[in-house]
Amino acid sequence: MSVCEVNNDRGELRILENLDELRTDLADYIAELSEAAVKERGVFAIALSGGSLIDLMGKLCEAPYNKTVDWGKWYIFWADERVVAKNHSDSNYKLAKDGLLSKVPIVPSHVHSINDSVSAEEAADDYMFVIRQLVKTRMVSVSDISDCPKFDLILLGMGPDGHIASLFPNHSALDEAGEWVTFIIDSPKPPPERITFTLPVINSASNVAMVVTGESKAEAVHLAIDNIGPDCPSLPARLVHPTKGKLVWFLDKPAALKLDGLQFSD
Ligand SMILES: O=C1O[C@H](COP(=O)(O)O)[C@@H](O)[C@H](O)[C@H]1O
Repeated sequence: MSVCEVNNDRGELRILENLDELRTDLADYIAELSEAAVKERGVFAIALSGGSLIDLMGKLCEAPYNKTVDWGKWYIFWADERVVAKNHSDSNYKLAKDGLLSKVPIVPSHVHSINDSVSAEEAADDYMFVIRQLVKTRMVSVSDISDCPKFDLILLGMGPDGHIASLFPNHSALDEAGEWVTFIIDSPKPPPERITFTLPVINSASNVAMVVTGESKAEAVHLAIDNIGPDCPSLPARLVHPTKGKLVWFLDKPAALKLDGLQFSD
């Protein structure tokens, strides 16, 4: 199905012929990880992002996935969230609720969205507290090499500037190593106030999927994946490197256009 599958030190690259094939491959991948986690741990702890990702996950609401996935075992989190009301059009929670969560039988108490009635700083602290409680009860695993939560799957998009979650190029939040969740009030992409998982949490996950489509992201994909030597800019996406987990890139052909050594026939 994929045009090309490559394994290198930047993870597994799956380059799909078109968006329809990417949606199917992504749904299969998530359904398989859900089944494996439920078999092993009894639950599936998954962190979503916002942006184009939710639409690309859309096949999960259709047959066979809507019937075969064990939705009751899912615990849902957000790798990043904008500090706006939950019913605001900028809310990553609203995007996921409208596009996915309201269409499948998720248990409402398993949906862990941020507190939208406090400041960005308080929302980050509050979210970390919520995750800490779920780590204590092992609904979320814990990394054996750090005290970080170990999500079964973290799904990330990437902006044309190489940002992931709400970790932007050259932002001090990239250096946050002591907290699981941090906040920013100066996002270069609106809205300005956001909370985000930190790199140690992202890199502690069992599985991280980078889901990136469209030609506007081709240059950032090249910079994030190819071996471009010592002057390589510190692109946030390049810093995703699960320590003991598995990284998979889902790309369509336009996003993969500038990758070294790949040639597609029409
Ligand atoms: O602002 C954000 O942008 C990124 C990328 O979004 P995309 O629409 O270019 O896929 C997204 O992953 C993140 O969750 C969101 O807050």
